[in-house]
Amino acid sequence: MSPEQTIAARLHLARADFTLDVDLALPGQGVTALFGPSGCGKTTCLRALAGLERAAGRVQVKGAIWQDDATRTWLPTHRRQLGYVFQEASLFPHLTVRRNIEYGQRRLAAGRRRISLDQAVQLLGLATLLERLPHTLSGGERQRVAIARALAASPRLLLMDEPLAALDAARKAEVLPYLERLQHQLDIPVLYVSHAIDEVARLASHLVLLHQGRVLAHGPTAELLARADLPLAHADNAGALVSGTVSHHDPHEHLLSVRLAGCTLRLVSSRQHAVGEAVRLRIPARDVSLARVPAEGSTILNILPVRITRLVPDGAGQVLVALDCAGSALLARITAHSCAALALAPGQTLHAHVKGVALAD
Ligand SMILES: Nc1ncnc2c1ncn2[C@@H]1O[C@H](COP(=O)(O)OP(=O)(O)OP(=O)(O)O)[C@@H](O)[C@H]1O
Repeated sequence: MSPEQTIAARLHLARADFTLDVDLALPGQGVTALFGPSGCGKTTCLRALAGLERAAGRVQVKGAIWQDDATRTWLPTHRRQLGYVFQEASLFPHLTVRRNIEYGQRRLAAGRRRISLDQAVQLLGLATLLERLPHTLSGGERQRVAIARALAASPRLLLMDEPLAALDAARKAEVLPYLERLQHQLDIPVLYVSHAIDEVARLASHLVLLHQGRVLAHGPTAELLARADLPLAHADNAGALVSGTVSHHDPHEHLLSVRLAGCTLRLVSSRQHAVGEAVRLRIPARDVSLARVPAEGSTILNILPVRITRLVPDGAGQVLVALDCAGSALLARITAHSCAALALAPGQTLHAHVKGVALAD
């Protein structure tokens, strides 16, 4: 891909007990998640990209050079065309929603305005809230205003640092669809810091895993989620993300059939679905068990032929099994006892009994 379409950032920043040393080549569209344990440098990385921390290196965002040691280029934050959304909305308390959003446009020359105020308002569903003051809004509404304000500045890159972390589950569920809409309706790449793997699976097409200030792995989200050798797969709620198309929907039984590369999965969904619709599914590792012969007379809806690709110990008494199901990568978490009893080994073909499947979108 040409530099016009990508984001490239080489950043080096040394503190007394922490060093950020990353070389990122990210897609210039969609959501890329920065993921990793507390203290691994996610916020520092965002702040360095924004010019809020002085890191050495080079940052180029879709053709614009924001800093480059080789040419002694350094743009201060206000000259980097970016939007920054924090965990807390930090709106101006004395300004209405409308004035808060307008504030985002204040330094932008009319010629560089690619997102109108109306567009930002409509995208975040704020039309009925424009004359309200921030203290009258719910946490989710405040965060939607903060995102609209960031978008109103027509950024080349949107940086989001745990934008949902301060919200409860219900508020999170309210804001997530707006974040999904942004990436489908705007051509603005988003770099998204999150602790929540389900959020990452839902929003991000690309994933960068950080560990102690360095990139441990990066690539398409589905690929990284299913890699048994990475820490993601060992989290409690680890699971695979698979893409498929709706092949059948029975609205009476609320049963949805989704065709993957070489198999079909069935799951309960109360939503409306059209045949041919593209969907993504999350299959938690703990909801997959393995058997030599397919179970009969079982309540399990999904029994899939799989091949073991890798076995990795997963804490005391457990094993994580990476599986290939005709091109789709799955994970199963089983006991070390069962693994030994079945003498499991890479290359073996088995039947995966999949208990839990959920729509990821
Ligand atoms: N202003 C600062 N001065 C000195 N050290 C800092 C400063 N900000 C962060 N650090 C340290 O730098 C390291 C990386 O911090 P950073 O906030 O980037 O991590 P993070 O991955 O975003 O963590 P979290 O998920 O907990 O927010 C940590 O060791 C942190 O203590």
